[in-house]
Amino acid sequence: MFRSFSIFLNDFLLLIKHRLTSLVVFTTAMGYLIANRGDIELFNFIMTILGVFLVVGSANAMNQVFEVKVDGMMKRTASRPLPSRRMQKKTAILISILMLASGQYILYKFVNGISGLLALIAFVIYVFAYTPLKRITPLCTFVGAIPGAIPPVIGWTAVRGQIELGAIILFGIQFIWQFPHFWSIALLCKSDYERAGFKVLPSSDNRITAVNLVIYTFMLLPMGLMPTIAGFAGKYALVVSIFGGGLFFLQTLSLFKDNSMRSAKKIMFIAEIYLPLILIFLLIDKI
Ligand code: HEM
Ligand SMILES: CC(C)=CCC/C(C)=C/CC/C(C)=C/COP(=O)(O)OP(=O)(O)O
Repeated sequence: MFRSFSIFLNDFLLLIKHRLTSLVVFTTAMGYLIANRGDIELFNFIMTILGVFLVVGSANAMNQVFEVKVDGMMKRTASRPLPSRRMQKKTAILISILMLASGQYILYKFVNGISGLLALIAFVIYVFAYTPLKRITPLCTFVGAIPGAIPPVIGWTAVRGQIELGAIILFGIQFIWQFPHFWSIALLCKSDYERAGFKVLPSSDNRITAVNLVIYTFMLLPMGLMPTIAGFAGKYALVVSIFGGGLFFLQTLSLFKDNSMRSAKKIMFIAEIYLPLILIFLLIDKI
């Protein structure tokens, strides 16, 4: 009994992609805290986190419902609960619907309408646009980066009730960050993606992908300065964005030169550090 519960729990966590969901929810929390003025309204904060967690988990579960066959074709995803048949499709659909409905209820009832609406828009774009586009065009990453960058905006609107310049800047940083984050992973799993018929890289030529990476990390440099220019961050975030962004950019240049998986791995690693770090320093600057 306990064993089957722990297997179900583990499968549930895989279904909602708990690690990705955790970072997404973290960016919402940071958006909230960076936008907040004065004392934190704890109940509103917790409801925001819970509501976003539920909607993001739901989106990830529905994404896996639509991708059972292709997930089964990739090494990286073959052991997920649906392709490995440990969970039935209808269970996953039920989990996704319950999470979406409860997340939406919480956001509309306890947070505000705009935050609920943004979460719903992100859900729809991720599940109904990005997911099918992955097999059609490399532009899918651009589409997927929209819902990926909405979570900090939800944090902002939860506390301020409207989309302001700060929210747009956080959206911009997270939007651009996703390209090196994802394309470095996609380079490392290239044969997997090709086997499943996914067209997620800008080109099958690694050199062209590297050029795209150089361009996006270069754009991250001015974007990272925006919070300071807009006046809601100070010198700490500025230093992190210049040094972190610079390192990021130089690493993509290395990838362009050596076309090695070691360089791609380094980009993936820098991406994992860069986003949490810049958000934390934006908050430190505020305090
Ligand atoms: C276009 C948008 C995005 C794409 C295509 C994408 C794709 C991916 C893929 C394929 C992985 C799996 C790597 C693996 O299995 O080792 C991954 C991992 C991850 N992503 Fe993203 N991602 C995107 C946006 C985001 C966003 C917005 C966040 C958070 C703010 C995020 C956070 C993470 C985290 C934390 C992991 C590690 C998860 C783990 O190890 O299980 N990603 N991403
Ligand atoms: C509020 C709300 C719903 C926000 C959406 C947040 C969200 C799910 C962001 C992730 C963006 C994304 C494109 C991930 C990759 O999925 P993938 O299908 O390429 O990953 P996989 O290959 O591991 O399945």
